[in-house]
Amino acid sequence: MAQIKIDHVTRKFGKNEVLKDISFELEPNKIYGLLGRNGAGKSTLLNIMTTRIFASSGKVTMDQQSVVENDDILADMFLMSEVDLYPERMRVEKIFKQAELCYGSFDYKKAYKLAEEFGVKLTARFGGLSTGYHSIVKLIVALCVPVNFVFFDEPVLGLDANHRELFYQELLQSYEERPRTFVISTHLIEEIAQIVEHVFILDQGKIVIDDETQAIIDRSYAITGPKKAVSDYSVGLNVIGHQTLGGLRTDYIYGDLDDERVIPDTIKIEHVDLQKLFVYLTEGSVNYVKE
Ligand SMILES: Nc1ncnc2c1ncn2[C@@H]1O[C@H](COP(=O)(O)OP(=O)(O)OP(=O)(O)O)[C@@H](O)[C@H]1O
Repeated sequence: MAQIKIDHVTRKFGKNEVLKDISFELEPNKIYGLLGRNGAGKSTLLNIMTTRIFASSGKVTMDQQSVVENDDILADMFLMSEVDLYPERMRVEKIFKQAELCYGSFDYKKAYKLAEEFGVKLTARFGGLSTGYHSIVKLIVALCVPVNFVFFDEPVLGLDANHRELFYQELLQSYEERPRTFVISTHLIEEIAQIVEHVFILDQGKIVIDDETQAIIDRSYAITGPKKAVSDYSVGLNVIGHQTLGGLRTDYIYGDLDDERVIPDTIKIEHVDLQKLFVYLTEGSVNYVKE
């Protein structure tokens, strides 16, 4: 089973070093979440993995072979991105046909079923569809091409809540029917938290988290109680943020607690959800667009 390796990838745009020596691996048949604030470099990373652009240094390989100029490998990957690559006048059914020509086969049965469920007319011209429907057509193609690695860059852009829900259901069903690797880059963390098995958090050009979703939640804590008691308890722990409300304080911790430490009765310890952890971990790291 194929595995993708991102090996010390750096990417600069002029003097702006967007990705800084990034390394991680994608295993077969797993659903990944790729999270990061605006401008963190998620699209850049996905574009490098699928050779739409190239790394300044480092490499991406599939089973030890570089992805660059390797048609066999590229035929096994699909990137659904915000960019609309289809001509305005192209009809939806022609888009499906084109995907079949590019990838050698296409799951028409599933595509027609999805088109019906989402309410897409096969004869509609791409340019005549709304923003949400542009995303839907691209999602249908992504789920119906015969590849083992599907990358979604902001897959639910413009989709209403019902259509987002339907997409998540269909993604999981498609995964059950034919397990493969999905990487979902999104800002809607709460919505994908239940779907992704493994999470990468990209911050300031580095991967700051690369772990199984459950393991991340297991290591994320909110310690709440009277200010002094909380501050005393948290000394030496990895506090990634805090909140105060009147005399109460909450410290957010990412990492192991000290089992030896006595927990005062006045303190409550709970796990934190992925979104909250993300907010605190990446707080203050806005990536300004460089002139
Ligand atoms: N072609 C380019 N030329 C110059 N700078 C670029 C180019 N593409 C991306 N960048 C810069 O690289 C940084 C990362 O952009 P990227 O689109 O990868 O971020 P992102 O995490 O996908 O952001 P968002 O969540 O806002 O879509 C930004 O500072 C952006 O301005």
